Amino acid sequence: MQSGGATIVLDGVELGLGDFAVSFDLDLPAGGLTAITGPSGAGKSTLLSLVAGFERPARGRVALGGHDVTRLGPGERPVSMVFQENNLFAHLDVGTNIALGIDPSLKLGKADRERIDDALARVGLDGYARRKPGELSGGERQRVAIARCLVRRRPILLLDEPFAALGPGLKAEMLRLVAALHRETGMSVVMVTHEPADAQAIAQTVVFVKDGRIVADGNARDFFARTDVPGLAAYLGKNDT
Ligand SMILES: Nc1ncnc2c1ncn2[C@@H]1O[C@H](COP(=O)(O)OP(=O)(O)OP(=O)(O)O)[C@@H](O)[C@H]1O
Repeated sequence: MQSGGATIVLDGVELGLGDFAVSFDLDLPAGGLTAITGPSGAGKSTLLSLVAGFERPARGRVALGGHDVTRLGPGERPVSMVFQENNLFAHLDVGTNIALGIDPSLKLGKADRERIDDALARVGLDGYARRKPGELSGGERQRVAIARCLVRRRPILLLDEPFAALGPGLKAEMLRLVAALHRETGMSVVMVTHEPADAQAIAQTVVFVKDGRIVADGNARDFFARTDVPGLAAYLGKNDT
């Protein structure tokens, strides 16, 4: 599998969305595993969209792997992304859904087909290529979405609450898969999650977003015990701010 990630920099990035405005400065190293967390409506998904290119900043600069990508669309950025759901085309089988990650016109050679089979095997879905998404469980569909990211071989993997709809046991298994793929590929992984336990389970770094800003970041191991992060205690349901 590919090795190596890419740095992720948001430099004075600002964007207004109706009544809501975000203002982000972020500098993540290549090959890190970062959890983005914070209250509902804080701007976590917007942050990922700015990295992925689904949103463009009104001001500031987005740089990935040292290249300014501020004006580039999602397909031109070194990024692939998994959403909470609806990652797959329902009328296409699993193999075709993954193949779209390699070539949208589906002109595939033998090596491409091997890549698809390898990716399916790696996410534990050997032999599922002919199934339709409707014939899979929620967890299996997310595995397919991850397999599609693997065949794209982009250095940055963004995950927007990808396992929120899964039960606890399955979610833990999927988190382990993400951690293993991160180790194997060296990709930069950024995952939005509401769950402190998920962040602690696999992330190296936690970034805490509140009211459209990054109010703190730090080591995942002790992040949720910190008392110096504005809004963290309230977010965790503890008594004080
Ligand atoms: N296209 C848009 N137009 C107007 N407002 C928007 C748009 N997209 C997002 N917002 C608003 O921006 C704010 C931040 O949204 P965002 O989805 O980034 O938050 P979030 O932290 O990911 O929330 P959640 O945890 O609930 O998913 C919200 O108040 C949302 O309603």
